[in-house]
Amino acid sequence: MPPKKTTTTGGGGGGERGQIGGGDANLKQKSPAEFFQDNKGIAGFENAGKSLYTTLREFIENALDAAEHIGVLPQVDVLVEEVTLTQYETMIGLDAHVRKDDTLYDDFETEKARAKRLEREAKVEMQLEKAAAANANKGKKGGGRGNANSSKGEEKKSYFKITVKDNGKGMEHSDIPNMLGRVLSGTKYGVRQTRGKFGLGSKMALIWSKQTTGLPIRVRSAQPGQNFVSEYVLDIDIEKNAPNVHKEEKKPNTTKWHGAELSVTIEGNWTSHRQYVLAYLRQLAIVTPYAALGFRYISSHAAGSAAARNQDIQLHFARRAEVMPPLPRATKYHPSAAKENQLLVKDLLSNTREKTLSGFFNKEFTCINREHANRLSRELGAGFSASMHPKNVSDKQGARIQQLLASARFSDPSGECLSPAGEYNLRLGVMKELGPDWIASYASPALACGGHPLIVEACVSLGGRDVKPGFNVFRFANRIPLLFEGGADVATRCVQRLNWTTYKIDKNNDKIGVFVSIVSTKIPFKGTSKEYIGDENAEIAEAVDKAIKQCAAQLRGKIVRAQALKDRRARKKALTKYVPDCCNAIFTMIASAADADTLPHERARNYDEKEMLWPVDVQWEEEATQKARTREITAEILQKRLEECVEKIDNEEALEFSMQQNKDGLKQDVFLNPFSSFAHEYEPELRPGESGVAFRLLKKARLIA
Ligand SMILES: Nc1ncnc2c1ncn2[C@@H]1O[C@H](COP(=O)(O)OP(=O)(O)OP(=O)(O)O)[C@@H](O)[C@H]1O
Repeated sequence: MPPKKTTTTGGGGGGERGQIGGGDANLKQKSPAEFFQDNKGIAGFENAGKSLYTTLREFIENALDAAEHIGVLPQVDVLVEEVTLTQYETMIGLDAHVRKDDTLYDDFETEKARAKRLEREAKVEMQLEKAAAANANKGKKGGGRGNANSSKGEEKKSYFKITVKDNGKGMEHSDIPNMLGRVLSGTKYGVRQTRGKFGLGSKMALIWSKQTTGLPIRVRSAQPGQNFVSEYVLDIDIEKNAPNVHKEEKKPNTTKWHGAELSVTIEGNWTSHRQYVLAYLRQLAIVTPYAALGFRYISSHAAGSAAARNQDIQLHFARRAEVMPPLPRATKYHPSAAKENQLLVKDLLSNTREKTLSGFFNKEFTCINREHANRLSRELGAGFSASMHPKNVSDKQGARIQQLLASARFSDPSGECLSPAGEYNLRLGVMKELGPDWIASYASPALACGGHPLIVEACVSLGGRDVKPGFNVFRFANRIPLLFEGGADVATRCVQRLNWTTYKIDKNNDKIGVFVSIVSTKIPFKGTSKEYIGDENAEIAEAVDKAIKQCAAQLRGKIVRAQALKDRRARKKALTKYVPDCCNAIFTMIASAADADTLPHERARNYDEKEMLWPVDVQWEEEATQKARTREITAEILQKRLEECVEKIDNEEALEFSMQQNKDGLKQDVFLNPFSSFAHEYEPELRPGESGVAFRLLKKARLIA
């Protein structure tokens, strides 16, 4: 059957629009915007509550990306304002009608009804919290998403105006409509670690806003050094997947501000997702301690009323570190990317500026040096040469190159292009947020995952405030906290698989905090809503598993040491307890010998007078008696000596235990934050000694100070 000639029909609307002419009447086309409008759930917009959460998340993550991109310490201010129906009607220009009889309307609520509703919502919220905690515990797939849905049917519609302001790089004036009004457009598609990746998030917020309130997005933006502020009001033409600009202006930038301020009005559900928003912010503060985050929620109650005071929220997560981790850098693909993507080699060959095949291997991929590139060129066999021009590589030859790269062995990438949270930052955040009794951390070396460098960092803590017994898993990807779908995530699965008893940790009763942070130039999220990373990727699962095990092993050492210390203390306490009684008994005996008319040797039956040799016990008794007579031995002296003896035994035991535990002597890891923005290459180490602490810095394996 010959292929059908297809032409796109324009306009039309509804079911007819997008039909392809000449063939089956059911054959239609959809724009990306339409696709995502119909499948909002895959982008995290499945219901009003989740959409409110995702909108905030997308805006905040864009704000952090924008500030970090220009190396500025992020300052992000978030405002969520509840909008009453009347305010909403004013916004959409329906305020001409002044209601005469409020009770006629569907949204009318008496004070009593309102109080009842708030009570009901609070109950639902509590149930949600409980269910979310239980789900995270049991590792059930679905997280809070399903729960959040369950109450939806009963809720009245609520509207919220969300405004997020940052101090980032801003956007080029002419790019703003496309950046925010065309689905699948963005600046983060390259091989670089960023929180955003798909070019979708803020457009989804706009699509949700358009669908639920019909209101456009308002944007203010200025780039560093720009003398004007771009102001836009725009929405999206969903059928065409194109921006629809309502207003465009350039205003003088009198304050030399740079950054962006985005504002949308959407339907949302604060009650069901308040906890998630607050947990998200708290966890964001853990992995981004160098950012200052301000959050304000203003309810629709009359300002100043008691009800408003109860519901309004103002939070400030202060900056705890003045140093940003090294900024992520754009990098090239690892050659193993050819395994995943058959088209990659073809794409790279047609876009390369290199003039030779070996130059192509060397410059378009990481982990291939010149010599390696020449060896690969030779390995390709007949028809190839190191000096051939990449543009002359045929499709068939391209397939051969792809095949070779997919099957050859390459070293792991260095990971220098990545910006992990850092063990120091993770520990700092965990200690600040949870105040655990014990904490251990580990950072994996970089590995190649699907052709992208990837680093896993983990912290495991025991004890702390607000931590429930059992597992408390916290997940981060490219420094984004992941709150939903926890049960299916690789971190949760690894935690469940681990045999914690081996590490002397009671998985049911100990308060275990597990923090896993993964950074990569491409995080293999399941779905575009960036909720979780699947467990089926063996490389990631292995790396996460190893990181958690390393932390657990460190904790095991601490637990064993603490147990030994506890045992020693108990023994010392028991010994010390009997010291006074022992002293009294011994001294009474010595004192009665000292008071006697004869000395012990005179009473001893087997005293050899000629040799003046006494049995040892008599000799001891003789000496003690003499000393008691001259008051060199008193009850107090005896007690002091016995106490010293207990102390000495205790110290010797402690030292022996430490030497057994740690063949290298007594040592303790410490974490130092570098002053500069560059990661230092030194590992500090503390060695407690008899009368102080020795501190040294180790460069790789070599001692430098
Ligand atoms: N606050 C901001 N400051 C500067 N640029 C921004 C800001 N918000 C959005 N942008 C620009 O708009 C683009 C599109 O943003 P959008 O949220 O739609 O997708 P993304 O962040 O690229 O990817 P993802 O969908 O994975 O979040 C971004 O790539 C960025 O260049």
